[in-house]
Amino acid sequence: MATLKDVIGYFRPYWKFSVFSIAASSVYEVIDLVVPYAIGQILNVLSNQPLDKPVTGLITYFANLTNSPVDKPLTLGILLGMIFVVTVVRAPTQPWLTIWFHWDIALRARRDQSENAISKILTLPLEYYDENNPGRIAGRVARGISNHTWTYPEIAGQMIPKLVRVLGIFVFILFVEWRIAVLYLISFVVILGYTLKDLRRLIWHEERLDKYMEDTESRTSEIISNIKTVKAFATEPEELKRQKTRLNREFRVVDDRIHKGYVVLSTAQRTMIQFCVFVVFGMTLAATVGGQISLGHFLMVYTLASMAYAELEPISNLAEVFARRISSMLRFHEFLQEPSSVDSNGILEAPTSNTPYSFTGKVELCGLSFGYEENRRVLHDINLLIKPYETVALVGRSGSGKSTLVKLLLRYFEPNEGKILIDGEDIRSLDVSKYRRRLAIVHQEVDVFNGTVLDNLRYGRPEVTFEQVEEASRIARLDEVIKVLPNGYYTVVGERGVRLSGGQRQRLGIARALLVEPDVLIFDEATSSLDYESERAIQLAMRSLQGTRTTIVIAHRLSTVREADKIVVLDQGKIIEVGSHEELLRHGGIYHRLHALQETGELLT
Ligand SMILES: Nc1ncnc2c1ncn2[C@@H]1O[C@H](COP(=O)(O)OP(=O)(O)OP(=O)(O)O)[C@@H](O)[C@H]1O
Repeated sequence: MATLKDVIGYFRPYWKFSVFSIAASSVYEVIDLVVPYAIGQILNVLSNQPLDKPVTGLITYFANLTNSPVDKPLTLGILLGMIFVVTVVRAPTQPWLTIWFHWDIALRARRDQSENAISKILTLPLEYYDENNPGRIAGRVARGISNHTWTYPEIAGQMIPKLVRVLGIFVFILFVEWRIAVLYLISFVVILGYTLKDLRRLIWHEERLDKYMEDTESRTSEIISNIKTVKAFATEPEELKRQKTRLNREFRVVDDRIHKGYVVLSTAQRTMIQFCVFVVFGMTLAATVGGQISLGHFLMVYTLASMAYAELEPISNLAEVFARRISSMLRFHEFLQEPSSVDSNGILEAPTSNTPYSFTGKVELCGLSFGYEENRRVLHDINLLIKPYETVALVGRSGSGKSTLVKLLLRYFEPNEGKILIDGEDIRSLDVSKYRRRLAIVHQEVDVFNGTVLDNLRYGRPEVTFEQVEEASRIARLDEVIKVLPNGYYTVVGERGVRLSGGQRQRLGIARALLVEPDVLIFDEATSSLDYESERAIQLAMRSLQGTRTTIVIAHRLSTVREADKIVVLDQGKIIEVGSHEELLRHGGIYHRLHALQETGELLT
């Protein structure tokens, strides 16, 4: 659970500048009060009433210093001088010592926290992305960061200094007429107390709204990414209806609860404030008529009290804005507090290129058991030896655990029991980044980043030469694709570029994987969504790689794995058959049945 401490901690690296700029802003707010005070004293001079002791002392000091008599022109000159200093002289310094610092801190913190958010995105475990879609994550991060950025200058530059100003006014009035000061203080505590109590209730609704908004954003993001399915099933009306229901639910909370709540709060505040201003006016007038305070003090107290009550509304407005934003700020911190994956230690540090790992590609799975959930194992006691340069195929029914096995090999998850050895070393004892750099995987869906084909090919190893790129493209049969692209290797693909077909992306994925020269190359259903021609091209690419490195192929189409050195058949998380294509056919087990089904469409029992 994130707390207010986390929100404040967001700005911790800049606390010294923060204290300085808040103090500077507060001083500016307080010295402003000199103006009504000096005007009050000028009124006393003009109406021949006595001046306050500190002012008389100051005038006598200046008279002695300049050898001049204590008279009206000198007194007025000094009072005018005071007003000049706190208005005209302060003007050019104020923005630099306050606004500049407040925004500088907010913007620096935004940069740092955006970096933290990106680091978190890069280190979160894969299952987090199974549960939270990009829209939800992006919305939470963007709202959290922008709300922190906007809130800091308001709180540090306005709210705190304004509260100090209110305190300063209290001290000023206390010197003149303590009863008015006490009334002023009590009314402040009452009004602010009422505001804060009401805000607690509104924050609760704000939190609810924030969750509703995340749900809506999450679905919108899903609609965008699954737009083809939406269109194909013609479910636009249902999607619109569902989102409308969600938007109406948001609207009810924001309009009925939150917005109305703020208007009710504002009504109560205004009424209380105006009532208090009126009472202070009456009391000050009575004190002046009764001769307890001078005409100048009457003017000063009334002006100061009006200034103070005028501050109450902006202060509570700022508190309201803070209340509106706090829940998204807390949710941002909750995101940052999400546990990173077990293997993320040091994963963000640049690899030490002088000592990269190098393996022969011998992989041993020893007594491996694993379950995503505590009490449901999806792999049971897997024992398998993959020799260097061997091509091993993993086949089996859907859900039999093939991809899970590969996820364990890539160290996305830790096994519950057993271990994986590479060249005899437990992969858990290796540096995870350096280890993963020796593996490469080609998924069914190859991710393409916005950029040129060349950028995408060099993604895993930017330093490869153009000749190496061409060689890898030739092996992956990508060169045929490059020839027909408008700008060859420099064709922009991805977000705003040319769309690549599934088969073309596969070839790009294979070439990209080859360019990192992995010791273990994995194909995770790389051909299952392809047409015959593309599949054939990729099979040829795979064949030309056979024997050059350890290769693990997951495939549903058995035609892809026929030539593998070893075929491993998984069923319900267990290895049930191992052998070459011919051996397994002779064995007459599950592989034989699957093969018959694919070749002839005949379901053997
Ligand atoms: N992230 C996950 N969280 C929980 N269970 C999962 C997760 N991923 C897979 N599973 C479960 O683990 C089991 C094995 O899944 P896995 O994806 O390894 O099978 P597979 O043989 O690769 O299947 P397919 O051929 O359909 O891709 C399945 O029962 C699946 O429901």
